[in-house]
Amino acid sequence: MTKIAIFGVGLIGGSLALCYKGKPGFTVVGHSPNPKSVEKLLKRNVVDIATTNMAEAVVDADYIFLCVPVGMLEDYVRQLVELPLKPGCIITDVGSTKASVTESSAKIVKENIYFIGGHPMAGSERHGVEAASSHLFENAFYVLTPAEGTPEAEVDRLTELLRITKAQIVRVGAREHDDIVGAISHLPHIIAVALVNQVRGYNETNPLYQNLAAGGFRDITRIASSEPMIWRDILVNNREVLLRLLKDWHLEIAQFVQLLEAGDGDGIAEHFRLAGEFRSQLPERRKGMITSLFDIYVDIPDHPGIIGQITTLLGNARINLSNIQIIESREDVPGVLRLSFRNQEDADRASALLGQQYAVHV
Ligand SMILES: NC(=O)c1ccc[n+]([C@@H]2O[C@H](COP(=O)([O-])OP(=O)(O)OC[C@H]3O[C@@H](n4cnc5c(N)ncnc54)[C@H](O)[C@@H]3O)[C@@H](O)[C@H]2O)c1
Ligand SMILES: O=C(O)C(=O)C[C@]1(C(=O)O)C=C[C@@H](O)C=C1
Repeated sequence: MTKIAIFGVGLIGGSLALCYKGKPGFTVVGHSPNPKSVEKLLKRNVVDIATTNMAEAVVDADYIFLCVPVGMLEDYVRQLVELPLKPGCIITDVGSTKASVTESSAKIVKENIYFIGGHPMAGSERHGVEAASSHLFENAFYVLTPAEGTPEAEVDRLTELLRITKAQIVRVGAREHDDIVGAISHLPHIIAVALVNQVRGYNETNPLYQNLAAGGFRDITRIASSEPMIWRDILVNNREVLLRLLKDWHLEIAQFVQLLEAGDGDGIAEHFRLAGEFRSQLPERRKGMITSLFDIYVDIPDHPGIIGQITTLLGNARINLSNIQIIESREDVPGVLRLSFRNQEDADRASALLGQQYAVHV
């Protein structure tokens, strides 16, 4: 039996738990310091065992996943290595920054215990176990940042385990990770929040701002609704990289100021052209980039016309579908359809409607 202990069973920890829970040969233990959360985990059937006791959670664990806010990771590693861990146990994390935890843990871990940093490039602005899904990591990149000297065999062992998430595992240096993810994830979160707060200020004097905010504003600001405590820790932890990136951001904005002052329409069009060209070359949409995350999954038999039937059912009930994707469809197995909606209410209504005829998972 492979035992997986998860500390912090929220969006990411809960999604990992759901990937392994119920799979033959796996036992999943969830830890929370809060007895109410432990009760909730058991009630929602996300883990096999749940406990508030750290030592109990890690007894005989082969893998420990730390899925708590970034600011707590080092402290957790310090506490864990003082406990009687199973020899060969791999401790990994899912934090959105990698340099500090990878470097500090390399110094903390004891003989025959390994730390390998990890970061699934998938998530959403939602948080908590209620938002968890066993499909979250499908097709997403999952970055591993092993410190120098980590035995290859242990990295391979963790990579094998993570294959069950259906993510694509990649190895990146921890500092390189923080530079890149700073630019493509952390900086965009700052920009989204700053933009929303700018408009929030205008809206105080004229509520039409809020009322007229349409697709463009929504598209660029979805991530401004992310969990404040999670993002406080990420931004503070990666502050050196972010301060450098924000200087570059000022330069980008300054170019627009100049173009506007000069009334340089051609220059502005050229900025849009260059950006559009680069954006169109982004790899095929992966989970972490999908903008609408109110997803449901429907098991579908492989026969012609089935997708038409489902979209007709939704259309007749006036439920707006924002994206549809066939995840798997082979002759010998039923396919899975991912349906994405712009809000939770639509996803819930679709779930109830389609659940009358098909197996629906959320
Ligand atoms: N949200 C994303 O899109 C995303 C994506 C990839 C990685 N991450 C990383 O995953 C980790 C978890 O984020 P999440 O989005 O799942 O957040 P979440 O809020 O859904 O889950 C956080 C978990 O940590 C627990 N926790 C919070 N404070 C705690 C405390 N003081 N003591 C003990 N437990 C505490 C919460 O109870 C919860 O179970 C973070 O390190 C984050 O950087 C997030
Ligand atoms: O899609 C989102 O809502 C996310 O914020 C996911 C996202 C990202 O910025 O891409 C956020 C944080 C993670 O560490 C990884 C992925």
